[in-house]
Amino acid sequence: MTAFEEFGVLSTIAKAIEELEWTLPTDIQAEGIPLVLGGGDVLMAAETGSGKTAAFCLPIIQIVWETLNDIQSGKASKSSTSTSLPWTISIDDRGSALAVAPDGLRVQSREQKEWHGCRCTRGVTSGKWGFEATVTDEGLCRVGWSTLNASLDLGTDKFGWGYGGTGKKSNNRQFDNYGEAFGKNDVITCLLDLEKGEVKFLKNGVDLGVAFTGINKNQPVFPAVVLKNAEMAFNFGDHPFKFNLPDKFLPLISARKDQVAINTNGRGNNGEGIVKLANNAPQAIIIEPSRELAEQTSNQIKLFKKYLENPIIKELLVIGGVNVKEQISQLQNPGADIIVGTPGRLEDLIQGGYLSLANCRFFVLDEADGLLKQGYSDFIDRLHKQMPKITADGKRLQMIVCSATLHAFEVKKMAEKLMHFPTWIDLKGEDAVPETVHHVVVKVDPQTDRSWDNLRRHIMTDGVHKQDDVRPGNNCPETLSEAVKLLKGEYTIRAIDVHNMDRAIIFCRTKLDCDNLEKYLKQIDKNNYSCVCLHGDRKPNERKTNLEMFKSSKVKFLICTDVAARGLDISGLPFMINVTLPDEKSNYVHRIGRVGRAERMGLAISLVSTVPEKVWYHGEWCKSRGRNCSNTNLTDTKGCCMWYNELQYLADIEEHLNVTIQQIEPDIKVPHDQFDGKVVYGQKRQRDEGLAYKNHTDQMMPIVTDLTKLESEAQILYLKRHLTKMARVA
Ligand SMILES: Nc1ncnc2c1ncn2[C@@H]1O[C@H](COP(=O)(O)OP(=O)(O)OP(=O)(O)O)[C@@H](O)[C@H]1O
Repeated sequence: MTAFEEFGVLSTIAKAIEELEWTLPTDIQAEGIPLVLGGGDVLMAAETGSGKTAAFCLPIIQIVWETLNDIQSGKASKSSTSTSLPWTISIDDRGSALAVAPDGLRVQSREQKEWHGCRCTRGVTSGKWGFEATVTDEGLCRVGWSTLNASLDLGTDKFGWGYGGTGKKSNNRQFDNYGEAFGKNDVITCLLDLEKGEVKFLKNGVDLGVAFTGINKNQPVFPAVVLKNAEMAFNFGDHPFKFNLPDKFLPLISARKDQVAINTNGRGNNGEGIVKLANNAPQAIIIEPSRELAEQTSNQIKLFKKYLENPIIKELLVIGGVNVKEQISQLQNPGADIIVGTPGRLEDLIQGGYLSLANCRFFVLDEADGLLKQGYSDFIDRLHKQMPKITADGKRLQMIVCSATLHAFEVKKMAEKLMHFPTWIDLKGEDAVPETVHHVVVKVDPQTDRSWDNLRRHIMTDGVHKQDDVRPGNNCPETLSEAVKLLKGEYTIRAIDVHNMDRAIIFCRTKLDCDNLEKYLKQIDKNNYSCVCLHGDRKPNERKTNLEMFKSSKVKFLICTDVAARGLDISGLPFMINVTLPDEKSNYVHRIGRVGRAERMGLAISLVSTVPEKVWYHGEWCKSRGRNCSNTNLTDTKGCCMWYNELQYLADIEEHLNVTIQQIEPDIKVPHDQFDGKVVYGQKRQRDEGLAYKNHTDQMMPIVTDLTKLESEAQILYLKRHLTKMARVA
């Protein structure tokens, strides 16, 4: 048995994991996998590169496969416990989009266009009976009684008698005013008098009068309900009623055997015997903040499901920049069980009616804080609303949320609103940087380092100072700001040279900065500094090719904006450079987390200007959104520039992480810390075991001596007391 199997993972999935040479689950996987398999909502907070993707993908793949397997083998229709309960909603006699809770006493339909109904497992043949139905969510519902040959759309034929939330009663398609409207939290008591052949209703205990007469006494009558995007809970008498039944009426649960009829309808819809899932209604939706990350997660799923056959799991990548028609046709045929996507394209497909959330039982927000900060909160709410909280086979919707920087107010607020008794797996209790990431800062001070005065060749800058009088000798803030830009170009080259970097990811603040750095590196030496760019202005195909070129070491450097800050997993990447610190502190954690993954060591160097730097900031007022913009006024006068105070951002990051980041000199040499042992960036840490052991024994020696002394004192004390006692007894 592999270590993963011990955590409940199927052997067929474990086999695929073994091929990846993962011998043990990481901490987050060891805690997360059993929780998701157990049906819980989970918030996973763990460092970058700690294996969160597998922590949610593995259990989801497993449950999705098991569900498909149950459906294929016909178990899905038999498995619910509800048939064994005497008075519950029947899982066999219901519409395809109608979900029944495992206790059989709550139903839900998230279908917005059609009505979906159901009936109780039992009915009555004589007597005066009542049950209560409570509206537990917004939406449309009609509740009442029907015989077994009535349509599940209650009240649309002569065999069903319903009372609807709009204040109408209906039978045989005739909708007449009755009582008053009802909605969320209202309790409707449904009464059937088979002696008089009458049906009537109470709303919150108030008698609304007889609704129907002439009920045929020759056929058993069953509690029934029909819903449109709504939810109702039932009490057939298992619990005390909220409102007393009128005189002589009894709870259904107390009906004698000879008064009860069994609901024989069903074995599913359309006589199929099982609830078959629609092609375009996946069981899992995984949302990622970028196309690259969505593709990466989708590829991981492909690897993990490799040996799962009969039935096979169909996963689909839904991202922008790819032909939408292809995605629509895939959704129609062969369909998708797990969808990994980015918000924009997911929304398009859902709104267009191509993608249905009616069977979704896993809702995953990877990099959740990033999604929320990007403004997708309403989108997440909308999707959550459309997902059934209980699926057609009676399973509860599970929500999984993860990030290396989950300690954000927005996340807590969302969890409170959408998640059900969520479990936090919080390995550090705060946002943290993995021990494998050696992160340092280099101050870029144009006042002490005057090398920018007379650079023979230099990086093209972003043009914010085009209108300013910037020149050596004029030490105004604008000149120093321009000097910082020039120096950062030089320091980047120096960092590469000093550390012989042949693979690094380089983060710039803007797309323009990325383009300028790419040109500069190529201009110096396009072989030694071979590089590509990844940012929002590059075409989807180019982004994809560039990332692949970098991953496969065809180029040495990937220059990117924060679009690549989160989640990208480039195996054994040894170095990263922050040309400018991000203003969003969580992005610092994500950016530097591109190195030091999966226990390999990584070096992250951040260049930090000691003086304010004027930079572009194109707000919503900028018509061109930055393209060829030349408005170098400051934002407070509706301009597109601002002063960037990196020292302040550095202080914010340090405060957030509760650390002081090591500072190195402008020569960018990184001193070796004797306790680090031998570090080769990009490789697993090789500790100098001999030295580490000697240090450890030296440290422990005085403590061990003290403990030995204390123990012998305690023993002497005990013996003295014991002997004194013995002497007294003698
Ligand atoms: N159990 C394991 N054993 C060995 N390697 C693993 C294991 N789990 C994951 N990995 C590897 O660790 C790397 C990081 O995993 P993953 O991308 O899931 O990290 P993450 O926690 O999602 O990071 P981030 O917060 O940056 O998104 C990947 O290369 C993955 O293949």
